[in-house]
Amino acid sequence: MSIMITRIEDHETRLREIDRVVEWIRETVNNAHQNGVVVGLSGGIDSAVVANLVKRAFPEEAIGVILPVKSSTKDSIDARAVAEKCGLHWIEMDLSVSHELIFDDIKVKLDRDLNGRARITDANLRARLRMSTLYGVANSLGYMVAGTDNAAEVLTGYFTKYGDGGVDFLPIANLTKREVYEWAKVLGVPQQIIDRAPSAGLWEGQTDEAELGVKYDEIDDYLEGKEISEAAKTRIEHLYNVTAHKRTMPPKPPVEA
Ligand SMILES: Nc1ncnc2c1ncn2[C@@H]1O[C@H](COP(=O)(O)OP(=O)(O)OC[C@H]2O[C@@H]([n+]3cccc(C(=O)O)c3)[C@H](O)[C@@H]2O)[C@@H](O)[C@H]1O
Ligand SMILES: Nc1ncnc2c1ncn2[C@@H]1O[C@H](COP(=O)(O)OP(=O)(O)OP(=O)(O)O)[C@@H](O)[C@H]1O
Ligand SMILES: [Mg+2]
Repeated sequence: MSIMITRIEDHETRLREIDRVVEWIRETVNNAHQNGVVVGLSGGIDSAVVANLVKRAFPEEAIGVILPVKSSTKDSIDARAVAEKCGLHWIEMDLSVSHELIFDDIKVKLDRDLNGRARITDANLRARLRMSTLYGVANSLGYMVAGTDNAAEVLTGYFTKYGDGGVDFLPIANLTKREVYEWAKVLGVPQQIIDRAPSAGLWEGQTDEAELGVKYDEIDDYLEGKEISEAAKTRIEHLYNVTAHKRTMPPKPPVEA
């Protein structure tokens, strides 16, 4: 009985937190004198939660954009399921050809083998083409671009600079990855999305935790001030330090006295 009451209380607390962020999104967009919100829909959990939030904030003025770049069809199927479950209007644009044109041209014009840098160059170009497309939609409709980074991603700089990091506001940047899952359940995100391993989807078989070299649970514990292994702490602090430049404005020379 007491477990059930705790669960109901937890659910109500989450709903109150969600309402506060929905109201914050409305204020942020209204204060900027914009009309609504666009978000990239990947089929992953972060964009699923943001999709639900923006739909609640702007029921008639929110849009999800599905942007495959040689992506698996499962990503698109899951992204559509997210949009349809919460009633979010969505469109899909395949960026594979645009990506190939630019990526091939970089290789040709540099006239050198990118070797170990090819995969990350390819991956980040995908994220930046998505960003350009989302701003194309935002400009067309007078909307703002919602980001999907959570607190663990912001801390570790696990995003492409000016790619998925290039957005107008970050509604779930205070949430640990665990809290993203909790919100997803309360918001009614389809189970198939909750069950997927987090992936940037930038290359075949990529998973966040394998690339980060640390588990989301450990990053979340670190964010919550809990004890974690020395190895995990060292790794997180290394990622934080080397990505500091992504969390600030570009540096400029000092003004001469
Ligand atoms: N100290 C410094 N001060 C100022 N700028 C500095 C710099 N060091 C590098 N830079 C610049 O930053 C660039 C490197 O940053 P960046 O281009 O972002 O590239 P980078 O951090 O190497 O790669 C992005 C990472 O984010 C991951 N990601 C991307 C997109 C989505 C997701 C996801 O979770 O969905 C994850 C991706 O898998 C990869 O691990 C350099 O090429 C250079 O231009
Ligand atoms: N195929 C895609 N179409 C549209 N947007 C995308 C696509 N892939 C990535 N994005 C955008 O880039 C963001 C960053 O991806 P990220 O993988 O961190 O989040 P996610 O896929 O929503 O969640 P997860 O961490 O569970 O994979 C996405 O939330 C989404 O806004
Ligand atoms: Mg993903």
